[in-house]
Amino acid sequence: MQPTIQPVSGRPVAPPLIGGEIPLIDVSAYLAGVPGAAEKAAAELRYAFENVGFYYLAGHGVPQKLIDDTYEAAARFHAQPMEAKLAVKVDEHNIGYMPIAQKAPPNAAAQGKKPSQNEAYFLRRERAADDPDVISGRRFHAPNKWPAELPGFRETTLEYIATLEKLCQKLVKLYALALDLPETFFDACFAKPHMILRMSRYPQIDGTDETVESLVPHTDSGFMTLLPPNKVQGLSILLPDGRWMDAPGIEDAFVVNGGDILHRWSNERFLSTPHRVRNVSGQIRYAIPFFCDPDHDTMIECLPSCQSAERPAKYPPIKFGDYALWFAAQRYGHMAKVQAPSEAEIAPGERATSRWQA
Ligand SMILES: O=C(O)CCC(=O)C(=O)O
Ligand SMILES: [Fe+2]
Repeated sequence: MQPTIQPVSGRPVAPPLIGGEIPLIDVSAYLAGVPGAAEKAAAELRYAFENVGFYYLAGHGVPQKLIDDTYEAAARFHAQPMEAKLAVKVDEHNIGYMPIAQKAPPNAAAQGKKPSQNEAYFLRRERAADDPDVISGRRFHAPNKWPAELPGFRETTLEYIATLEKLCQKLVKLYALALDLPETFFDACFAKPHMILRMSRYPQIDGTDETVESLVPHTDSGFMTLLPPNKVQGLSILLPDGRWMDAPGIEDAFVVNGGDILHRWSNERFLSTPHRVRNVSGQIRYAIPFFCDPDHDTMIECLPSCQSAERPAKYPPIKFGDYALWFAAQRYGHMAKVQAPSEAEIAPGERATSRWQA
């Protein structure tokens, strides 16, 4: 059944639903500047986030060759000897190589889950050694840790990051419209966004063992996650009615989801939906998710359009950088020892809906 969607302005619209559930939103007309296209895409986006928390993004303009090259770069990185990967081991800025975890995150462990079966390499915005933020040691503002022996790796990954950064800067205008805000509302805090490219390698897992996952059920922490089309399946999302749904690969369409910061900022109006990965495909699976977040100093304070007398703000304001540090410290073993904001500083107010994070 087609959903009824309230228009942002003009006529109601109804996006196609993949698998009967996940909206497919084509932004090509919006990116081409067609009048009315932003409002149409924003209405579809609003439907996606109020009902599912995930959508397929078509018409994004990212060249398939760049996506293919970046997948190949991920495979090349992980094909290196362990010694070369450990030479760029992940640091306290969450940059570098992270081996397969020894321990599951607390919430997943409490559900009897073993550690996620994936290794990952993280890149952030490229920064020079003389960048003032690098010199002052500002958290999450460190230089990337480049592999020594991979010609072309740096060029490809930086082009992928730059291309997705530009795309996200256009998409946030739709997010603003979808939240009944002026189109330019998020522009300043995404002028130089926090960005993470995660290059994950998932070995096969034993599909009969329910305690082992390639990536344990979790919500993403940030504002926006973009997953380019993946030839190897494995991602499932937890629908609001409690069913796990395999997210099919759609040619030319990114899978996009919101994270906990979007959920918090929107006073829980926009969903941050749990998802997981199980690689039972019979082959190694790679993923190259791109996480795009507001800049470090952005105050995440209930959006003006998401509160009312009936629906007061559920969360106290928090600076994005503090939130990101708290999250990393509780999620990642290598960050556990850094001084981070306490649970009490980040914790939602009493009105927040208790939700599950892994
Ligand atoms: O590998 C995938 O398809 C999803 C990865 C993911 O959810 C994540 O890295 O947060
Ligand atoms: Fe995720």
